[in-house]
Amino acid sequence: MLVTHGLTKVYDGRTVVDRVSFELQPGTVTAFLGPNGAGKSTTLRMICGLTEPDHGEARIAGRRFAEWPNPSYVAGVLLDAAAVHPGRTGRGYLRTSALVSGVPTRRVDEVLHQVGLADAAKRRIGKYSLGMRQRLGLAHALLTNPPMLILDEPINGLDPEGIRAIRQLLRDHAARGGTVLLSSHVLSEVDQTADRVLMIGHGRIVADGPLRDMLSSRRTRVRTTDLATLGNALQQAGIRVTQVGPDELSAEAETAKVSEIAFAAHVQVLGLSEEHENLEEIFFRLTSGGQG
Ligand SMILES: Nc1ncnc2c1ncn2[C@@H]1O[C@H](COP(=O)(O)OP(=O)(O)OP(=O)(O)O)[C@@H](O)[C@H]1O
Repeated sequence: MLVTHGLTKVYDGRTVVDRVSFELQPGTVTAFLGPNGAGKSTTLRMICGLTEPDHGEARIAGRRFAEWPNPSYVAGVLLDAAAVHPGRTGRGYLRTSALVSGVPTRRVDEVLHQVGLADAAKRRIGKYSLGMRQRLGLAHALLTNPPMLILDEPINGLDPEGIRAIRQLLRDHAARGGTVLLSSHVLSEVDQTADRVLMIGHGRIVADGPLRDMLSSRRTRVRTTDLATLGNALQQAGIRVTQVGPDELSAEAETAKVSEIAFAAHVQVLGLSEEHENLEEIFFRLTSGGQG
């Protein structure tokens, strides 16, 4: 459905998006995750034909987005929720877009309802909160009922109820065979939404897969009667250790490995447990160091 191949952008001699390649399949929600400045928006803009790549290309259903006769029917796009005229009402804005796209105007009320904005439809956009603008941007992206949604930080500014509703909406879209790509800089935002996470750091894809695979434990907490001997044995096996309590170490290895080394070193183990990295730790492990 969406294929990017070697997408690259250089600004002022600095490569801000570096050979980004991926494919998205219908029926999936993919999160594009990375810290601020990692290159997410630039990548999405290149996919949508708003920024010209220096190298590489993106194709949606076989063509560049801008080459489709009616691009809005191929992908609904939310790139900058703030870029809407504040003097218009939400409904007025969507009605104009519907007319331009040849969508029946009754669809406007459907999408307003879908994103939970029906009650505010007649208010001026200038009076909308950030979360309401996000909802409006999403309603706009949904107008033509396109198979693909490309959304830059759609959850930003939403209250918890809004986050739940939008998550459900995106999941439903994928369940109907749609393809969703959403960016975020907050891992927990996409935790329950995405089938797949593409993590970007310093312009490069640093991880790609289901979030649960990235969460796999790589550390073990071990309590022992002989901290020094076990610490030495682990270090000799090339495993980094940190003392975290009077009789406790944290080792950067799987539980089975730590257990095996303790046994071989004749050290008594009082307790052994997997230590899971939290989301932010994974994020920083993958996006920092050696990329810049
Ligand atoms: N038009 C531009 N001219 C020069 N530099 C730019 C331009 N657009 C983006 N950049 C730079 O490219 C880098 C990547 O920016 P980008 O907006 O793609 O990151 P991002 O991951 O979307 O982050 P954020 O969440 O902060 O928007 C940043 O260092 C940014 O300053």
